[in-house]
Amino acid sequence: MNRIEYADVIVVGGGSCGCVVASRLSENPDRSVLLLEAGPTFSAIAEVPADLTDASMLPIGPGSEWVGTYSAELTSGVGRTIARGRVLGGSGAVNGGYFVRATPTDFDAWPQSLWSFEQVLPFYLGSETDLDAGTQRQWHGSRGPMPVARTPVRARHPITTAFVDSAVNAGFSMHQDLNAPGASAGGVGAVPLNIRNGNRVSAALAYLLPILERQNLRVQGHATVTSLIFDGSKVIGVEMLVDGVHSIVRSDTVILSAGAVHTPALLLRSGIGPADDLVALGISVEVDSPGVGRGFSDHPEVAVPVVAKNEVPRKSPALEAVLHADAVEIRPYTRRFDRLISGLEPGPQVVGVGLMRSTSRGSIALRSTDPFEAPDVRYHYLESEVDRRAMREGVELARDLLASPIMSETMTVTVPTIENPLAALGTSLHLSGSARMGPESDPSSVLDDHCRVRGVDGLFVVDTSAFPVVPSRGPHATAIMFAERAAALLF
Ligand SMILES: Cc1cc2nc3c(=O)[nH]c(=O)nc-3n(C[C@H](O)[C@H](O)[C@H](O)COP(=O)(O)OP(=O)(O)OC[C@H]3O[C@@H](n4cnc5c(N)ncnc54)[C@H](O)[C@@H]3O)c2cc1C
Repeated sequence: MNRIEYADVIVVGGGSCGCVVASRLSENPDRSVLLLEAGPTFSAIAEVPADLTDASMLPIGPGSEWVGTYSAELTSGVGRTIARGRVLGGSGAVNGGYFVRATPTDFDAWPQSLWSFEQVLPFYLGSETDLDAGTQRQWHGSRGPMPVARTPVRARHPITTAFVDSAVNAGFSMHQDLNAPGASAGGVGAVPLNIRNGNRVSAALAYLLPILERQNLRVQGHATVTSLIFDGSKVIGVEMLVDGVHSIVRSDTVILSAGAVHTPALLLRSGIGPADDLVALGISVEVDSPGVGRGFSDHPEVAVPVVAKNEVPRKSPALEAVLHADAVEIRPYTRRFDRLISGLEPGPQVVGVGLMRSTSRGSIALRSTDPFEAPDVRYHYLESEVDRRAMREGVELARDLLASPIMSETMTVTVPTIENPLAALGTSLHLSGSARMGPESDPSSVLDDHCRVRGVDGLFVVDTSAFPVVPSRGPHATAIMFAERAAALLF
């Protein structure tokens, strides 16, 4: 491949958002777009290996070639190794396939100038083709790249059926469509999935690989962007390592889509971040931006063990239905994690309890200037009493629903006591808000409402780092919507 020295637009990171942005911005044949992805890429849909598309598994286990890992502290004394996608399609290429929208009220925290629910709804619709007949058509797209469907009731895994029956029996309302605004009030419902014929359809498959023949689009794999290059207050390009070789590409427009861990890390390495932290590492300060890496949000999750006496091992999406009750989302996973993720030690089947409006705010900081050393990530989960109470109540509710006699009509389960709740603590892997959009009056906001990095011309962030706060639902559908809307705003 010829070396590229200049592109009109460089997109750093070919994950969920980067694939959408590169696809949309290269629709204009007069604009050259270069997508740089740290992990492997593919040049055709047929090249994507089955373990990336098989939606009954998450290819993130030990030794996976499709992820990068970092060690994180979830709360004081509780460390975990966390995986994120490092491959074309990013985390969306390895995820659970749960593709639900944020609720209308989630957008109250976003800049109302451009990101109210009314303004983003057309971009949710434009990103999807909802394949289910009978759902409320006014809330669904029919021409967008991402397929959305729900597991039909008759095909559900027995644990899904039993859990839904138990929740309805306990008085929760049943929603046919968790993407309809009415569902935001809570209740149990079928999970919208970006899974078609058993295949996980990432943004790489839906947006990027079908348009790779465009002459104005280049995708470079195994290209780790190590730093941004500036001329005064303007970005003029990036430095990268491709297969161990340093090179530079120039551009007047650089869009960071490296994900909510690596985008802030790249900003910090390039001198954009809290000045004291940068100086301590010997990095010269381009912009003193105190919010870079600070104040991110995610969904803590506690795994409630279930002993299913008549477990039915079969291929299913990881989740087919969930219950939203107050601050929590209860997730009856269809299989044990060691059967969803190759290479894990055998463990019990679990029902997850995710805290969807956690007050905890985390931080990402560089350990060194080495671009291959993962940053220090601290979640500060469950530090507030309000979060601990909400989680306790959520776990109690999950246990009550699982112990209900109606569960045993379909599936015989027992619910052992959780001996050590901190051992059961995990994260939903929904990290957002590590380089947030916000008003100029808020010194911790890194971006303006057009995703522009304050203090630098030509530099944008388009990934979940930019979210003001993690939505109270899984973020993947919102990431795709966000990239669609951002691409429309940028040019
Ligand atoms: C295992 C897992 C399961 C999940 N399940 C769900 C789910 O079921 N439903 C849901 O809603 N959400 C889920 N999520 C979250 C969701 O997938 C992510 O929030 C979303 O994909 C993030 O998109 P992004 O574009 O911000 O980042 P990513 O998709 O992570 O993309 C970032 C990309 O940038 C690349 N990159 C990083 N640094 C560099 C660099 N320096 N140079 C070049 N490239 C770089 C990475 O390799 C990666 O491809 C899950 C996440 C994970 C990890």
